[in-house]
Amino acid sequence: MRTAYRVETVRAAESALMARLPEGTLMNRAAAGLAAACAELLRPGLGRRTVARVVLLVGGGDNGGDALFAGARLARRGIGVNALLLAPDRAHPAGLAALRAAGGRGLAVADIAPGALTTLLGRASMVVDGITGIGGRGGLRPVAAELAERVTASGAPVIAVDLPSGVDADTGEVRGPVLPATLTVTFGTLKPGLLVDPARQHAGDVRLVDIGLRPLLPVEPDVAALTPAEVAALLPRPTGESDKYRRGVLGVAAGSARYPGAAVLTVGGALRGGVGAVRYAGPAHAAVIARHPETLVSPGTPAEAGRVQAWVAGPGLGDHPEAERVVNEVLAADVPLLLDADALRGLDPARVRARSAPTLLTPHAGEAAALLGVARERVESSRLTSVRELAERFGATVLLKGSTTLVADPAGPVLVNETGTPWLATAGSGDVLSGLAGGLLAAGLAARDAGAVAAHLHGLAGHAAPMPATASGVTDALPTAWQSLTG
Ligand SMILES: NC(=O)C1=CN([C@@H]2O[C@H](COP(=O)(O)OP(=O)(O)OC[C@H]3O[C@@H](n4cnc5c(N)ncnc54)[C@H](O)[C@@H]3O)[C@@H](O)[C@H]2O)[C@@H](O)CC1
Ligand SMILES: Nc1ncnc2c1ncn2[C@@H]1O[C@H](COP(=O)(O)OP(=O)(O)O)[C@@H](O)[C@H]1O
Ligand SMILES: [K+]
Repeated sequence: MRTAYRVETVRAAESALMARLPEGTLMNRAAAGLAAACAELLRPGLGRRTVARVVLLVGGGDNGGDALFAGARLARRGIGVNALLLAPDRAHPAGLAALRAAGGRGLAVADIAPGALTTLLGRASMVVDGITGIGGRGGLRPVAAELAERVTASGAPVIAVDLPSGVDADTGEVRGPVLPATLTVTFGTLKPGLLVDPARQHAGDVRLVDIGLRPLLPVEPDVAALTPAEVAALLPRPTGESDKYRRGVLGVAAGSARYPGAAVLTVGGALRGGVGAVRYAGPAHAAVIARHPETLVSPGTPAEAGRVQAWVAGPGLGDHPEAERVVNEVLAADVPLLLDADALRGLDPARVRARSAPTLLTPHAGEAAALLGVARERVESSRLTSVRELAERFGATVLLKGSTTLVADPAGPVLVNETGTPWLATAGSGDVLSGLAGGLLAAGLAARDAGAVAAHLHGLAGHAAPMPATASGVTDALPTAWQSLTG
């Protein structure tokens, strides 16, 4: 797992580690990793014999200290380093002394004429952003924000120290101006904001520098991403003793006369989720059987459909004459249940909490907003907080779709999917995801694993599908995605 820890936990681990080591060791390790990453990026420029010039943006905390010590290392290699000090009286004294001793310059931003600043930034091979790290609160303050804007306008590549300045490390929220980076060099552990949008979008590539923190961090992270190997290990595989019933049967209650396609797409995803069989119950049975002849179809409601190991309900229920009954029946079923789309409308938390079997809800931001009674923008700007709130409120596993797909249980780490692509934002692709996750539930995966594995495969299929991707194209690419994991 790629793991991320919140600031409070990082600080506690750092204090414990610092107590065992000579003063300055951690910052020295951080600066060494940062300088190495910068030098690597500068190398192609040096090869063309252009003069490498680095500008450091230095805030009043230890994030600025990291930048100054890294700058000193670069200056010792003959690189021209200018540090722009946002708070000269609070700039890390030892860091500034080291930079100056190595031949670099420290300049108070307030003392630089606008024209000189433009020249400095215009000539920079790269800008190192040490304004704020885990100590940053809210969006950048005015002076820092103005500087950040000028840096962005200069077009110089920005290397963020620990985090892009202005993002919230714990939640991935961005509440004001921020300085977007080409590369973020982070120390000791990832922070949630480096994995979750909108902050993640500002981080560029992320490189983790080991400063010896890992053994001091708790076993359970706050946010984590499954690795491809972990996803592969969770994929259901038939054995010699398997038959279609033992592999799991998924029931699908989706689609309507108005939206038969949703049924076809949900079943399509389900058939690629490693189940033995899919039972479809509903008015779109003719469309389903025409497209997926391997499906066991019936025109009635879930209670009339026969035994299954899990249900998926909701996509395209639309004008289904018995939509309410369908949702009531699957809620009452004593098997794992995935609710999506129309089944989420007006869903009563108490009814979900009362279920004895696991429930997986898969809202997009709009559906999540309706369930929480907030604006859609609030969900999109605070995805991590929103998904945790929903999981808590419903006592269920929640997969929040969108630019970063998150899977949360009422307690424990939130899983982030890293394979997504905006090409998945196409009509019906969520139906495919529901079917796929439902198939994995029926095959016996826990709700959290089913959600995370489905999102991972769905993202890979989104990349593998012919461009521009369609929901059917994503469905057809799922076996390729599956095989890319299993070899
Ligand atoms: N504690 C440790 O052991 C280590 C810390 N390290 C570095 O130290 C950083 C944390 O240092 P600090 O706790 O000093 O905090 P930061 O340096 O991240 O931020 C605090 C500074 O930023 C200013 N600031 C806060 N919010 C701002 C905003 N919205 N706009 C403009 N300025 C703002 C504050 O006034 C203060 O000067 C880490 O992110 C990492 O870069 C590393 O050296 C590794 C070791
Ligand atoms: N910007 C984005 N980046 C990555 N994935 C996205 C983005 N926007 C949407 N998606 C994904 O596309 C799918 C769309 O699902 P959904 O909103 O339910 O659409 P539909 O109801 O048409 O099927 C989800 O898997 C979601 O995570
Ligand atoms: K920073």
